[in-house]
Amino acid sequence: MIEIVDLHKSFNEHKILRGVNLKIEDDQMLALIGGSGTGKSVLLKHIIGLAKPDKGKVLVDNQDISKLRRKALKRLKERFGVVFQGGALFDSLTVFENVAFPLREKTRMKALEIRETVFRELANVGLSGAENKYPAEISGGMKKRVALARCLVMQPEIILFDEPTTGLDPLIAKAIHNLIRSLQKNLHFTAIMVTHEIPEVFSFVDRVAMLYNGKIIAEGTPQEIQDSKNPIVHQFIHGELEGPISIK
Ligand SMILES: Nc1ncnc2c1ncn2[C@@H]1O[C@H](COP(=O)(O)OP(=O)(O)OP(=O)(O)O)[C@@H](O)[C@H]1O
Repeated sequence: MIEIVDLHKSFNEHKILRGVNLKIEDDQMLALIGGSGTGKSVLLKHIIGLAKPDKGKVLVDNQDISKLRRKALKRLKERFGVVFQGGALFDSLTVFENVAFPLREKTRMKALEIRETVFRELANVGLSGAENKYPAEISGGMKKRVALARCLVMQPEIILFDEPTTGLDPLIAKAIHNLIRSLQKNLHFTAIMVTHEIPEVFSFVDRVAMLYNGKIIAEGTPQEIQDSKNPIVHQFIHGELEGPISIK
């Protein structure tokens, strides 16, 4: 379980996180929603130990990650996978080489095992046959699948998705969402997904949390969030211009 307790973070006097409290149970998929610039990516960085809180803590299986020594933090980071917005593929490497990259860098797998693992994960994301293509030769949706396969080869227990379907058309985005959800159900990883895909996200996650003004102002099932009486949540998820959220 991941537990975020009273997390505070400022950048140059600018308070971004002002006491975030949030729990994510194992094997669950949580969507983190909230306006642009509210600190969703900053929060993800704290969860994976890439940023240090000014105050508060992140507990992973009851361990305060900011108190871990280097080796223990490294081991913890190996349990995490991250799928970035742009996919962050290496343009000069083929699809195969991109997916094989973390195995070569971080494991002692032999060439044959790497080959089998890469082929298996590419098949899992529906990309068999694309091994020799370069990122420039494949579509945006395929790039996201490659990024997903590259994350899955390391068999992470927890995967953080930072806007995994940004820039995709609605049908491809839906296919990627369905793929992530079915992989999550089969492989049982815990998932935290930062997304602006509202209302689509309500149809496939277990929980939704909304970040606003540095705090989680609502957390619950998609139904509970959709039925929320909180005027800020209501305005945000219905995309209304009038309401308590000021649009700059
Ligand atoms: N390393 C940093 N130094 C200074 N300011 C930062 C740093 N990282 C993030 N910020 C600021 O923190 C704020 C929150 O950024 P963040 O990227 O977390 O927002 P977000 O909610 O993910 O936004 P979006 O939905 O647009 O991706 C922004 O104002 C950003 O400029």
